[in-house]
Formats: sequence, C-alpha cells, structure tokens
Amino acid sequence: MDDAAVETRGLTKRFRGGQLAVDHLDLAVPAGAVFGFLGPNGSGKTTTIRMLMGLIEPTSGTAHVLGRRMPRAARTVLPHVGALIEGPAPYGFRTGRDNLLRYDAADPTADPRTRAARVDAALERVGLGAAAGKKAKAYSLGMKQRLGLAAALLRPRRLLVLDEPTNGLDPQGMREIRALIRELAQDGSTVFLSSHLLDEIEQVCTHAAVMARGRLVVQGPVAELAARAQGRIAVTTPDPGDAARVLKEYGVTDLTVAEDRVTGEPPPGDRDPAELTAALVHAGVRVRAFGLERGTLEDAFVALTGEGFDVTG
Ligand SMILES: Nc1ncnc2c1ncn2[C@@H]1O[C@H](COP(=O)(O)OP(=O)(O)OP(=O)(O)O)[C@@H](O)[C@H]1O
Repeated sequence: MDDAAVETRGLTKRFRGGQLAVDHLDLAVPAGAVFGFLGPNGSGKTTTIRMLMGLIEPTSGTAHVLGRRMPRAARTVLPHVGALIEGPAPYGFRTGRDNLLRYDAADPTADPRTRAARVDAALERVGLGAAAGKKAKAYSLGMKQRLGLAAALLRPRRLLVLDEPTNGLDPQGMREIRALIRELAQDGSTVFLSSHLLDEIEQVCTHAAVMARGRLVVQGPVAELAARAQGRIAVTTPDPGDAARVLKEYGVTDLTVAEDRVTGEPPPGDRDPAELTAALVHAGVRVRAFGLERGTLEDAFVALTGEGFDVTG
C-alpha cells in the first residue's frame, strides 16, 4: 500500500433509488502520479470521489487513501488531502484574501500566528496575489477556481483531489489551471483529477483510468493506454482515388478521403506497413507521405468499449 496514494477494491455504490453509480471499481493511483479519472458525465466519477473523501459510505468494497481505510480514517487522512470538489463558492462580498483567512481559521490545527503569511503564499501560488484585495464576486470563474485551489494549498498536501477543475472555464482559464496542476505535481504531491475531457487528461496526466457507466474500462500510464489504440494509416498523395482503392483491397477500413489525404483503420493482424507502401507504389500511386498516426486516448476508449466517447453521457 506504501506506493499507492489511492487504492480501491470492488468499490461499489448503489443509491437508495437503486441506481448503481459505481460498480466493483479497482483503482490504483501510484504515489506521485498525476492521475486522470476520465469518463463521460454520469459515469460515476463524482460518486467515487465522494467515497474516497469519506463523504458517503460505499455499499460494498474498500477504499484506501494514503494507505488508510476510508471513511474510517477520515480524520487522520483528510488533513493531508486538499480537495476541490463542489466547485468554487467563495463569499462574494469578501475579498479573496478574507475568504482564505476565514477558511484557514476554520482549521483547528492551523497556527493563527502564521495565518496571514500562509494565506498570502497560497494566493501568490495560484497567481491571485494582485487580485487578493478584490471582492470575490468580481472574480471570473477561473479566478474563483484558483481561489478554491489556493484553499486546498493552505497546507502541504500529499494528495490533491480535483473534481473537474476546468469545468466552465474559457480556453485561457483552462490553460492556466492545467499549468498550475503540472507545477503542483512537480512539487511531489499526487494529483487525482477528474475530467470528461480526453485531451485534458492527455496533456496533464501521467496515469489515467477510464470509466463508463460506473465501471472501470481501463487504467494505466497514459502513454501505454494511448499506444494500445492502433493509430490510423495516413497517405498523402496526388492520386487519392487510386490510393483509397489500393488501401481498401489491402483490408484498410473506415477510409476517408480529404483532398490529397487518405486515412483509414489498419487491417487486423500485424502486417508490416512496408507491404502497404509497396502495394501503393506497385499500383502506380504517387506517395508524398505515408504514416501511422499516433493513437489517442479517445481511440483507445472507442476500441475498448465499442462506443464513441460521448461527453453528454
Ligand atoms: N445522490 C444520488 N442519488 C441517486 N443517484 C445518484 C446520486 N448521485 C449520483 N447519482 C447517479 O449516479 C450516476 C453517477 O453519477 P456521478 O455524479 O458519480 O457521475 P460523474 O461521472 O461524476 O458525472 P458528472 O461529471 O456529471 O458529475 C448517475 O447516473 C447519477 O444520476
């Protein structure tokens, strides 16, 4: 358990109405990872996080956080965990700094003598130093989200749990939060980040787990997951019609032709792509470029579930 920041076995939650939100989940989050918890809306991510944080009891199965059983060890574990779960809800009529001072004061273990310095350091950390004296109601959504992160960073944390931290942000706000998450990870905290955005997970995370309908589809290092998905074959040619015909004969499926570019799914089996280039040349197709596009997490998801990654669930 030492090197797992989070580990669940058979973790299951069935709500009173009968809804099976999480179904026998076995998660393993290595210490030091930036772990992406990915799934369409309604796939059970928030319910899992609420169980990890001891906010709700599992119906069955176990959850260990930082090596301790939850919710039993919540009082010992949670001081080491910074969480951003419900989305930001600062007091609008108070400044960002006042919000954090109040938040810090609610922590009985926080030393009041060092409170101001702690709050200012957290505000600087998330880039809110200059806006610290503004009322929170004047903050943009991205600034509120950063204020929430600052609250999670008031003390050193071994684990940060962030539920959809870029939800509702514009692209610039998303970039800022992602950059901040990378920085936090460099300091050695484990980051557990839920998202319904595949590219976000690919950009930020070292490891990922993919959920669909309460079940784990796959988990592991992001590079390995993406590599599992076979990339598409792509040919650039002034003879796209002929190229498509040759590729089809060769067993390439799902062909698309866009101007001088033909792409498709490679044929099943481990045939050497060199055979395909030879076949194209043999048929007189002039090839400007030939390649296998890198597989993405989305390809892996589609290959594993046979479904599209529909963010509306
Ligand atoms: N308190 C509850 N009572 C009954 N059903 C619930 C409750 N909370 C969640 N659910 C249901 O459990 C399923 C999983 O929901 P959950 O919120 O965990 O998914 P999610 O992946 O976090 O999605 P989202 O990103 O939309 O929050 C959904 O079908 C949801 O309707």
